Amino acid sequence: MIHLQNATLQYNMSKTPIFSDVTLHIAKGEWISLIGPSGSGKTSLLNIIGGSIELSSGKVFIEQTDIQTLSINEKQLYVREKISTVYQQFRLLPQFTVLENIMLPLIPYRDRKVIQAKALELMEDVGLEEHAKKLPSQLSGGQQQRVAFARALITEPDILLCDEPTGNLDHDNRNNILELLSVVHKKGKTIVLATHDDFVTKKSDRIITFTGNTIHIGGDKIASL
Ligand SMILES: Nc1ncnc2c1ncn2[C@@H]1O[C@H](COP(=O)(O)OP(=O)(O)OP(=O)(O)O)[C@@H](O)[C@H]1O
Repeated sequence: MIHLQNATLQYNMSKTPIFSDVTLHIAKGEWISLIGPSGSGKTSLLNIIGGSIELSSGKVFIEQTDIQTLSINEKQLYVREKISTVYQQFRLLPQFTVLENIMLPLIPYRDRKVIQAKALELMEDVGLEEHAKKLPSQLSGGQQQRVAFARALITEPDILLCDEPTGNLDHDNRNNILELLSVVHKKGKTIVLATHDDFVTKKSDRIITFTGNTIHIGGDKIASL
């Protein structure tokens, strides 16, 4: 599903790469945790898979497509259909209602009634059906993150990227989000999730560990500087 081949990432102003010559495969339906200290490269890897930044060298395949060979427009279209991202800070649009926030990713592309029906269904799935007309600011952090998940799922992505999705939540809300992720996982979606929380990593199939200059996968060292 996701394949990095001889992947090296070095930001322009930096003397050393974030990672170097990494080859890694994430199978369809796997739930992967990315762990490691702050600044070790977890978000960077999510951004590469999501197509928002490019490797310095190497290839990134999503299914059979090397996304770095696509034009900007082709890549946007390809990624939009296959991948959604959930962030630590929720990133809901404050001027829109909860229902509208969930509908937003599909608004330009589908009939509004169809999108609304889908969004209402997702609101039930995440247990927020009573809050459709509220603004995000009227919800708790945990509720806002559930809205963000519903928004991510409305496009029916094959891959869900999560950047510390429970980082701002207390234990109960973290557990709610983990339950949602388990449901998503059981439906066969591929999850790649950056976290600092050991409890969260226990739910995943495999762990990729960033040490700052080395990446380990499932305990086996696969690449180093
Ligand atoms: N666009 C960029 N240009 C230059 N350097 C960057 C850029 N994005 C990230 N970095 C640097 O790359 C390193 C890895 O950052 P990244 O955000 O991937 O780490 P992280 O493991 O996700 O950290 P955290 O756990 O704090 O979110 C950091 O030193 C960061 O400052």
